[in-house]
Amino acid sequence: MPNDIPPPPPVSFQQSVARMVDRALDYVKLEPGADRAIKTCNAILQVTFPLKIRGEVRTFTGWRAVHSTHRLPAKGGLRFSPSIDQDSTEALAALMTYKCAIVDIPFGGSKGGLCIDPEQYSRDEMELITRRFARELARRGFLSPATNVPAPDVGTGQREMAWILDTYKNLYPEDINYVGCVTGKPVELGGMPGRLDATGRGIHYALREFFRHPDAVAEAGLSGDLKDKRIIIQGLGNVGYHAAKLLQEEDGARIIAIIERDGALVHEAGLNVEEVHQYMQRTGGVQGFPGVEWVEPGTMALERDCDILIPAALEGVIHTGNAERIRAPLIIEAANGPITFEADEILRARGTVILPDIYANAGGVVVSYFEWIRNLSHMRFGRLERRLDEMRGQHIVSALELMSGEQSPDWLRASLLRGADELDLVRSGLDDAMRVAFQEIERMRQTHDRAMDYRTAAYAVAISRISGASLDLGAY
Ligand SMILES: NC(=O)C1=CN([C@@H]2O[C@H](COP(=O)(O)OP(=O)(O)OC[C@H]3O[C@@H](n4cnc5c(N)ncnc54)[C@H](OP(=O)(O)O)[C@@H]3O)[C@@H](O)[C@H]2O)C=CC1
Ligand SMILES: O=C(O)CCC(=O)C(=O)O
Repeated sequence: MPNDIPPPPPVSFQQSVARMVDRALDYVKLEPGADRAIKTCNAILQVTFPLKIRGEVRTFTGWRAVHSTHRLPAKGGLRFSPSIDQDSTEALAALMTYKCAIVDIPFGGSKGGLCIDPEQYSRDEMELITRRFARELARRGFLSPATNVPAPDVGTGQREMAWILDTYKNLYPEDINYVGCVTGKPVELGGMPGRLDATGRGIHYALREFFRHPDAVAEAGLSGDLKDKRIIIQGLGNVGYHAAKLLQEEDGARIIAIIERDGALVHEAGLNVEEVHQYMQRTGGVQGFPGVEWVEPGTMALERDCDILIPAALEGVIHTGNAERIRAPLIIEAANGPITFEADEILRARGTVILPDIYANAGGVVVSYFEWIRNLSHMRFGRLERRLDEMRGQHIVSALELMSGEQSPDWLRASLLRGADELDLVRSGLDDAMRVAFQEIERMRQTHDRAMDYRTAAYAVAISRISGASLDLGAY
């Protein structure tokens, strides 16, 4: 079988997630039947609506799945893609439930999808379609700051979130919190500085935390830190681009291959992520990027030798057809569901260390949480205390200089005199969420003599929290 064609999945995406949860259920004590309550999707809305486009009536189908409501609002992205269907929407909603629990943010899990290829439509047509989809969701209670809050995912971004926000505002102008009906919107419309790169940055912070644990690093057969680690990344979109750029520019990692839809660029000395990204913006793909090796089909590059593999595009890219040939000792799942359940079993048996999606790509929803809180409080973070902090810093500098009789070094003075701005606070909160979550997953592994893989441990942490919250609520 050629490398680029995955075999038909023996289990669906949703079943794949459910089986991963089942593995963790062996380690968590629940009352009878609670496992089914946790795993089952609470509600799924399907809408089909007609629109006249270029003189022709076209119908569009979309879904919004609410996997859990033990916390509200239910939270999760909105995907515009020709390959989205009900099964994958439900699977992605389930991942959101576990993800929010792992990073300890008070949301249920949801996800939405519209079956459409955005490339086939003009900007104005996309606006018409997005606004209509938003109306369908809002009218049925699947869009509101209190109950269900979408965010960007594949095929959507700040632009779509702005249209959805405006549609909701026009429908419900009396809702004083209308700005919080979506996250990931433009900063000028109440979005959060730092949300755009949050998921990629979260991947970066997760890897940094992993490399602070020498036992974990040794388990993967690696040593040292991120400097000069050889990384292969698939998908240079919102998540992949920021993750790769930060790893390269801030930690000196070497991005030795970038896999995109049209093929892969390979360069052992390291690709310049920013140059490749700019080339993609100009040409729509990576083919023809000068001075490096070209591999087609690109998926073959997933199997090359490297230290860290980062699938950051789509689900199911590592499957039974290629899992045996994956050579990376460490995989961090930036995409949702990039490894099927069967492939995960194969990789686990071979000792590959996998940092799972439900932990690794949680940075996006963490910063979405900050954005939602900011919207409900109607005030930017740090607005009240920033100048006070600066004044305190000035007093500390003056006191130090008075006591020592010397002038403080410029770097110390600059750092003490600068009150944290909103971006500093967001990054600090994101870093903390990724560090604490990793430590809790590690703790769960420790309690089982580290015999548990990271995915199972992450699910075990999540399930314990969800069942605890449901019991406290008297939900069953
Ligand atoms: N955005 C977010 O905040 C979050 C996203 N995620 C997950 O991360 C993943 C990526 O999302 P995001 O970055 O937002 O999406 P984008 O659409 O911005 O990026 C996806 C990238 O992958 C490329 N791609 C698509 N198909 C393939 C393929 N078959 N082979 C190689 N590359 C491919 C796309 O190319 P092209 O443009 O040509 O289609 C694009 O460059 C998804 O699984 C998403 O659910 C998870 C958490 C949060
Ligand atoms: O930011 C959010 O609310 C959701 C992000 C998302 O869709 C995801 O983590 O998969």
